Amino acid sequence: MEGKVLILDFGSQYTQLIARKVRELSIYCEIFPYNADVDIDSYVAILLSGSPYSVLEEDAPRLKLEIKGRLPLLAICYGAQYLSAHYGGAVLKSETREFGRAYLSYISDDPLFHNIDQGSQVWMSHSDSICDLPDNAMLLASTDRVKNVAYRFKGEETYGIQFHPEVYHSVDGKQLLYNFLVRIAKIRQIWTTENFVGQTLNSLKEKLSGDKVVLGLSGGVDSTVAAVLISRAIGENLNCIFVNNGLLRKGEFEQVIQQYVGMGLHVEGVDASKRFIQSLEGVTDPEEKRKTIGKVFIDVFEEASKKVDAVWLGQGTIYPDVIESISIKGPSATIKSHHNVGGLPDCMNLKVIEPLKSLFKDEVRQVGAELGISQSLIQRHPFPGPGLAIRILGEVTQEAIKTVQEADFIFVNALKKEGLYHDIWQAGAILLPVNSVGVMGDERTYEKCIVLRAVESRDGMTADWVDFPHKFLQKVSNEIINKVKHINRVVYDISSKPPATIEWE
Ligand SMILES: Nc1ncnc2c1ncn2[C@@H]1O[C@H](COP(=O)(O)OP(=O)(O)OP(=O)(O)O)[C@@H](O)[C@H]1O
Repeated sequence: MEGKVLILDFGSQYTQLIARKVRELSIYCEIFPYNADVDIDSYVAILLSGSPYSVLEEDAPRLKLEIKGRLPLLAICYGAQYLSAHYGGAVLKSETREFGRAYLSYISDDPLFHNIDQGSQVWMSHSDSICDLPDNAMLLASTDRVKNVAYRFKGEETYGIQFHPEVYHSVDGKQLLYNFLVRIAKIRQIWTTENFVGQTLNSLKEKLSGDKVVLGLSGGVDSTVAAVLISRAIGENLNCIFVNNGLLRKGEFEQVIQQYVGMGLHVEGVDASKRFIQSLEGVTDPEEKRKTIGKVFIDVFEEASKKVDAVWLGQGTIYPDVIESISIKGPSATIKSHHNVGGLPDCMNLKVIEPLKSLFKDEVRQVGAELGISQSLIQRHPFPGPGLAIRILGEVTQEAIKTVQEADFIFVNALKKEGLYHDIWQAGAILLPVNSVGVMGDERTYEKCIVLRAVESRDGMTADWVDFPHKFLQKVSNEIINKVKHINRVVYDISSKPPATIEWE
C-alpha cells in the first residue's frame, strides 16, 4: 500500500477517531499499540495518540522505537507530552485539569497552522501540562491558559500538539491533519473506495487462484460485502453457507437467500432451526445461550462445508475487530462470546481470508455500494449473531420465538413506513419472562410483556434511545397488542448505553 500512515496508540479513547479522520482525507493508516514491533520504513508519517496515563507515572507507556526525526511525526496530547519530556522538556501536573473547549490565542505561521486563524476553538482533555519545551523545540501555539499548546523541533518535521484535532469540537482539526499529512508530509490522497476495490480484487485473484473458498453468510453487511468481493475475484469457486438457526427475524431466511441468489452468489441455505431450538431447551443463562448456539453453529457449518472442497475460509472481519484484538489493553475481557466463526479455522484446517479487515463499518458500506449491493442490504441494522435468542429473556421456546418475530415485524415495518428506519442504528422487540394482569373485552388476562428498543449510535460503542413521537409509539403498541397473541402490555426502553447495553442479554 502506497503512502501508509502509522498511528501508535497509547490507549486513548480517541485513537480510532484519529484513524477515521485520516481515512476521511483519503489517506490509508494503520493503528498499532505503542510497543508493537513495526517496520517504520514501510510508512510515510507517524501519529502518536493521547493516553489515559500521565508521563509522570512510573509505568507510563514509553516507546521502544527511536522514531523522532525519521519521518514526519505529529504527537497528540499524551504523545506531545511524552516527546517533550523524553527530549529534555518539563511536564508537570496542571493545577487545574483542563477539559473541553479552549481557543488558540497565539498561532505562529508554521505550515501546520495554514488556514487556521487565531481564536480557533480546540478541544482539550489533559491533567498534565508541558511547562518547558525541549531546548531545540519552538513554540507554535498557545491558549490564554496554556502556553505550550503546540511545538515543533527545529529543522525537523516533528510536531507536538496538546489538543485533540480528531474530535469534532476542534473546529479546524481536520484542516490541521490535512496540513500535516498533505502539506508537510506530502502524502497523496489516493485511498478511495474505488481504489480499494480494484486493489483488493487483484490481490484476491492472485492469492486464491484456483482455490475454493467457503464463507458463512449471516445476512449482515460485513459477510455480504466480503462475499461479493471474493465472488467478483474468483466466481464459482466461492461457496457460501447461510444457516437458519431458527432465531432469525420473520421470513428472513427465505428473503435473504433470495436476495443472495439474485446477486449471483453461490449459496447453500441450511435449515438447522430444529437442532438449535432443541439444544436451547431449558437454557436460561445468557452466556450459556450464546455458547450453546455457537457450538451448534460450528457443528452445522463444519458439516455443510465438508461438501465444499475448500482451502480457504472467507470472513467478514472488519478493522474495529482487529484493533480490539491487538489493543494495548488486550482483547476486552467483558466482550460477550459470539457465535462468530473465529473458532472455526483451527478445527477445520482452513486458511483464512479477510478482505475487509482494514475497513471501518461505514467504509464497508461504501465498498458495498461501489460493488452494487442493494441499499436494503447495506443499510440493514446490525443484528446479533445469537439472534432472537438474546431478545427472549429466559427460556427460548418456539412460542416465544413466534411472539418476538411478530412484534419485531410490526415494529420494524412501522419504522420503515414512517421513514425512520435509516435514522436509527438498531431497533427490535424483546420478550420479558414475566406475566402481568390486563383486561381484554370482559376478560381478565395474565400475559406477557414486549419491550421496544431503538437506539441511535455512531459506532455501537455508546448509544442513546430514540425519542419517537408518542403517536408513533401508541400506534405500534396498539398493533402489537391487537395482533400478537399472548401480549397484553408494551413498554419502551429509555436507557442509554452505557450504563445499559443495546441488547438485553
Ligand atoms: N446464520 C449464519 N449462517 C452462516 N454464517 C453466519 C451466520 N451468522 C453468522 N455467520 C458468520 O459469522 C460471522 C460473525 O457473525 P456475527 O453475527 O457476529 O456478524 P457480524 O460480525 O455482525 O458480521 P455481519 O455483518 O456479517 O453479520 C458472520 O460474518 C458470518 O460469516
